[in-house]
Amino acid sequence: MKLLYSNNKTREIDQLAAEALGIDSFALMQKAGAAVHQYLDTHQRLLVVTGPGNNGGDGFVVAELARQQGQKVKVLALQPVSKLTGDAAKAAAAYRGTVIDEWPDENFDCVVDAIFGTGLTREVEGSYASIIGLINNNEYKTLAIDIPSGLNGTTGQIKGCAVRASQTVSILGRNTGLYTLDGPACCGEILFADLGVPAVALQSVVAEAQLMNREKLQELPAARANNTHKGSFGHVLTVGGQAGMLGAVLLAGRAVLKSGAGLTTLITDQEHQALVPLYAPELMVSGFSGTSDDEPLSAGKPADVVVMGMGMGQSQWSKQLFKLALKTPSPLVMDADGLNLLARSPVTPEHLRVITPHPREAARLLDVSVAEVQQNRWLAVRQLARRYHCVAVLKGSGTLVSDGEQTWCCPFGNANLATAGSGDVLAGMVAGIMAQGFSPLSAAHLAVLWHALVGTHSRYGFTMTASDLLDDLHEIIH
Ligand SMILES: NC(=O)C1=CN([C@@H]2O[C@H](COP(=O)(O)OP(=O)(O)OC[C@H]3O[C@@H](n4cnc5c(N)ncnc54)[C@H](OP(=O)(O)O)[C@@H]3O)[C@@H](O)[C@H]2O)[C@@H](O)CC1
Ligand SMILES: [K+]
Repeated sequence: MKLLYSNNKTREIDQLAAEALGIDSFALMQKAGAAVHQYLDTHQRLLVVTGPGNNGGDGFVVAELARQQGQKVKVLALQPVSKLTGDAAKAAAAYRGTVIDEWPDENFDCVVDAIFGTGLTREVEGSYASIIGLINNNEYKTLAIDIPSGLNGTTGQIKGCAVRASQTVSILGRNTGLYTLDGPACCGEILFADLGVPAVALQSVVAEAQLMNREKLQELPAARANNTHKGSFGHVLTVGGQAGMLGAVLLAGRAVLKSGAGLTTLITDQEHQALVPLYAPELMVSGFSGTSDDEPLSAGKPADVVVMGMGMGQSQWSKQLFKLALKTPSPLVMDADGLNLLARSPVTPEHLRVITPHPREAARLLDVSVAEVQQNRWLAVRQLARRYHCVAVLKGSGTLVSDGEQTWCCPFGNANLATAGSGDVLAGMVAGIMAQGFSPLSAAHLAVLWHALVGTHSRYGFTMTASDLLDDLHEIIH
């Protein structure tokens, strides 16, 4: 179980860790530096760039260990050593190598970023920003200590500018900001140093979230009993696709079936009715005229799940369909224009179970700006879940899933997934998995994880389309 913490919580963790190990904060810094140095011992020429606080102190420890092991090392101290205080001053005093104050005109194998960690309090400007620019513009490997400098360790926002590291060694407590928004782009590969502190010593610190883990996919049934039939795996109504927008609802319907549900019926504009079987003969379809006496959602036995909103628009037709969805008793998954209509609806349907907004839709649902959502995605996802009494999936880099209490973060996924229809596939997957009996939280978690892993490992790379994503769903499972 990998827990994620805000900056404030990682400071509590630092204290508890020192107590658990029976050492003081300077000895903890030495342990941290030694753990980071282990990832550097194959590089012969190091430039360690240090800042004004303890992150810089970690850098001096790394530099001294490198020097003792015969590596060629220089420290570029952005804060003069004479101005350092506390543990950072002690670490600098213990370093016996070269300290410089300007970017050197020579080659290195690796630059170590020890400018700022959890103590970043404001935008990075002036000489700090210039040096971060130089770090990012060189072709060397860059290893960031604890947090890439300039990245807010809690929110994952870049404050002015930030180091783009090839690797980041997170120390003691994994920071939430490494995993969402700009975090994944700044961190590169995330390594972890627990410094030998037993997890039990830190259990009193409340984590913000947990990291998803691919093992969870094992919960999806690998095999099915013989005496089952399509009705055993749930029936989903896939609702959306106003006139001329059939693609989104088709993708969602196919995703429902591809994720294992037995049956799905598309409820879409009546002009699409004859087209659906031509594109996907496995989908049943019912046309909706848009009039109030046409009630396709209440025909027959209630569906196991209704997923609504993909390509649905916000026309009179869409509003009529939205009203009907509020009347069905089936658990509801809401996406895209369904969310835009929900944001303006005076009532939240009692049977709403999962919402899957991207940041703009989330902003409408919370009645705040997109920037406010992105400034603290952890808070936003919890607020969405609490306000709408359902599981919220906040999409984007480092997708978050929350039921208002527990929050999960997906460390997988990349820009391959930034393609038209990708969200429609995700919504269909959530519904398809729920229809097979998984709880809304588990279904949302599984769908996000599965979708992200398939997108990341797609053989098509950035040329992947949403249809390719559907075609490859089986590859991650088997
Ligand atoms: N605690 C422990 O036991 C352990 C801690 N460890 C390590 O310590 C790190 C946390 O150290 P930290 O708290 O000293 O903060 P850090 O990020 O080094 O910088 C703070 C300094 O930066 C300054 N500053 C901030 N923003 C700025 C800006 N934009 N532009 C310019 N200046 C800015 C700020 O100034 P101020 O805001 O006070 O004016 C202050 O001087 C942590 O990430 C981990 O690496 C490990 O060794 C394990 C043991
Ligand atoms: K750093």
